Amino acid sequence: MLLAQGLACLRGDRLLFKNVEFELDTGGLLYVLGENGSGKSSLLRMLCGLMLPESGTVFWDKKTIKEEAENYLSNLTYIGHLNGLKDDLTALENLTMSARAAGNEVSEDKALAALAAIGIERCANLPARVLSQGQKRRVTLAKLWLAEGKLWILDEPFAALDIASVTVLAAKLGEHLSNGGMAILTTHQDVTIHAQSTQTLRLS
Ligand SMILES: Nc1ncnc2c1ncn2[C@@H]1O[C@H](COP(=O)(O)OP(=O)(O)OP(=O)(O)O)[C@@H](O)[C@H]1O
Repeated sequence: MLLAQGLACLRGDRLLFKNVEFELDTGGLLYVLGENGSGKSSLLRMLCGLMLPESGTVFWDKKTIKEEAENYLSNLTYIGHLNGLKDDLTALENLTMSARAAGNEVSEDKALAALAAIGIERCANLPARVLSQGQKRRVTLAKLWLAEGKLWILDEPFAALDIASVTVLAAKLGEHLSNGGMAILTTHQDVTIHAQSTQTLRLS
């Protein structure tokens, strides 16, 4: 279970948000919404332990994410709003490398199957630099098909995707949640994802 208590975020001299609280359990989906610059990405980075809150605490299974770092990180898949692909590596190499960096040694066949799941297998051997924005996003998102942990934190996962890919990703999220996973995501799009429980947190 993920619990956020009293989170506040200061960027420069601007207090972006304060008193942010929520609890997310098995099968739960949390949408973080708000206008550009309201602090959605900052909150997601905070939940991943990549940024310290001005005040407040994030708990995983009743311990702080600092105390539980190893267990927490093994359960966490974070996809930021930037794709973070290496331009000179192929789509397949990028995917296998990022899985390896997350401690998940995947075979080439498994990585190819993940690329196929999001319809990008024909780009597997192309360098990332020649891919379109939507193709790059799909290569990055393919890591969800290899992820083993419970919690997915996704910053604008649907951005740049075509309609078919939005449908595939929404279905994958629904499957993850029905298998006992949890997800937190930001989006500016209206996408239906099936979840046992859905919450919305609006930053203003
Ligand atoms: N390192 C930084 N130093 C100072 N201000 C920053 C820093 N990083 C982000 N900000 C500011 O914090 C605010 C919130 O940024 P953030 O990326 O969290 O917003 P967001 O809600 O995700 O926006 P968007 O919908 O445009 O992606 C913005 O005004 C941004 O300029």
